[in-house]
Amino acid sequence: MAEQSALAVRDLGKRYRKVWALRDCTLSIPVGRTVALVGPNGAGKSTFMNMVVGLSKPTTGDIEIFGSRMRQDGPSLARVGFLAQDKPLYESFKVSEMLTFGRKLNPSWDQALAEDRLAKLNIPLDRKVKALSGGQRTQVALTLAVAKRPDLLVLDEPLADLDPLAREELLQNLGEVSADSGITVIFSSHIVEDLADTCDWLVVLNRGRVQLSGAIDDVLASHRLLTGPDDHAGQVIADTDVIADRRRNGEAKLIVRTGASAVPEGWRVDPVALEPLVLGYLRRPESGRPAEQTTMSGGRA
Ligand SMILES: Nc1ncnc2c1ncn2[C@@H]1O[C@H](COP(=O)(O)OP(=O)(O)OP(=O)(O)O)[C@@H](O)[C@H]1O
Repeated sequence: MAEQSALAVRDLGKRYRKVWALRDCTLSIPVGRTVALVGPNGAGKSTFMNMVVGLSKPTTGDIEIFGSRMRQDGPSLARVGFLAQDKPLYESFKVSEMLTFGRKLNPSWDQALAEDRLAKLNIPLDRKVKALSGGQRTQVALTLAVAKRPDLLVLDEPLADLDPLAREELLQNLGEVSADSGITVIFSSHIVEDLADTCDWLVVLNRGRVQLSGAIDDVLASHRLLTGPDDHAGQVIADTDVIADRRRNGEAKLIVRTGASAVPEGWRVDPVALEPLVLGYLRRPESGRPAEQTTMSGGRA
């Protein structure tokens, strides 16, 4: 039986005047996944997230949240928590007043969770938002999103303002929140190496299109690193779908899709790590076609 989707989008697109910020985006994310949405600046990550949380209207396509077609005022949106990239908070409010604001807006608000979280982070409730550091603001904004007790939590660049320790703690905390409560978390980041331990699903966006969407284990299992002599690489490239091609001191290192063809004699085969794989895709925006997304994501939306 197919896994239930927390989020399914079909042919989703957004055009700003003549420019498509996102196009032909079709993917499905099963319930309970922790998703890394990666892509370079301007890839369309915020555009995608803003539509998923109902802040921006799609130009094309549609969005389903937990099986319900999304409407701007629909109940499905009540199940979604969002941390926007610019972490909007009221400057003149105290932290406690921001929590009151969250409580009034959200019927499922968990005040104890919010207060505990802020106490652990040493963020005083009586401090004004304008007196918080950038990282503390991120934590307050994230607390507002989490205390809503959403089933789908969407976080746009939550790591950007955090120091390395806070970043690690936040990733660990998100992993625990997702494992304990079974909620689905989607977060965007440029930092691929942080994501492999926390996330189990990968979406790569590039130039407004989806290059990959799938379980990280499946994505890794469907690629290999081939190492062999530089002067024999041409033949491998001709026979295989090559995602990345690095040459050094007479040696070629190629990231290829598995199963495309037999491994040439004398070449070493190793598993591939997530970061070079993602970078390989980002360097080749034409790689990754809908048929391959289908295979990796276990079915189109
Ligand atoms: N309101 C807007 N009006 C016009 N163009 C926009 C608007 N918002 C985004 N864009 C364009 O859409 C494209 C995608 O932008 P988006 O902010 O979604 O990318 P991103 O992947 O989130 O980038 P970053 O990592 O830099 O935050 C960019 O080319 C951007 O310039």
